[in-house]
Amino acid sequence: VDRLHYRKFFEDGSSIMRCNYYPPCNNSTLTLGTGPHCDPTSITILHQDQVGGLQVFSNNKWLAIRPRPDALVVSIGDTFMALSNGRYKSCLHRAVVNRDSERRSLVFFVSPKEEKVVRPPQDLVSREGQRIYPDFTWSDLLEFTQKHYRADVATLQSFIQWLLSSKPSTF
Ligand SMILES: O=C(O)CCC(=O)C(=O)O
Ligand SMILES: [Fe+2]
Repeated sequence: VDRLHYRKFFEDGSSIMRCNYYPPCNNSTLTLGTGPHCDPTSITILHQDQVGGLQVFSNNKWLAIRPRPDALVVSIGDTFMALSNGRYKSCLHRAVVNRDSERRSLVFFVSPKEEKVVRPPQDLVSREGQRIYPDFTWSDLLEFTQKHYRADVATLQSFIQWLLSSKPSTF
């Protein structure tokens, strides 16, 4: 794919910043700070404080991402999975709570401009021969996850079904 392709796609983007706050919780084995989900956005750049709690699902188990003050965690979200025709996989993750300490994380979600159509580059599709996801706009997916569906393991598949039932002409 042309080096400039994704840079151009995101250059007028409308990204989102979120600060998560997790109070200490003495039932930390019974509850989660953030349940398992893939971010619906494109690329996630996350910084967690020294308490730690971020986990990613890999090789069938949850792995703790050890906090490092000098490091950011970069992961792929659903929109980038669609933009790469499924080549880059959206990262399943969650955050556990801590019994004794409060915890904060600061997350920057790279996202395109709302009305941008999410579709993989033509040369990638020509090589692979087949599209995996229909066209959608980032604003449709954002609306879906803010008004109709709480992001989880299956957001993108559920969104596509919702999209095709509400706007059948897209595919
Ligand atoms: O707090 C964390 O480490 C994870 C937060 C998260 O997954 C999110 O805000 O989407
Ligand atoms: Fe997340």
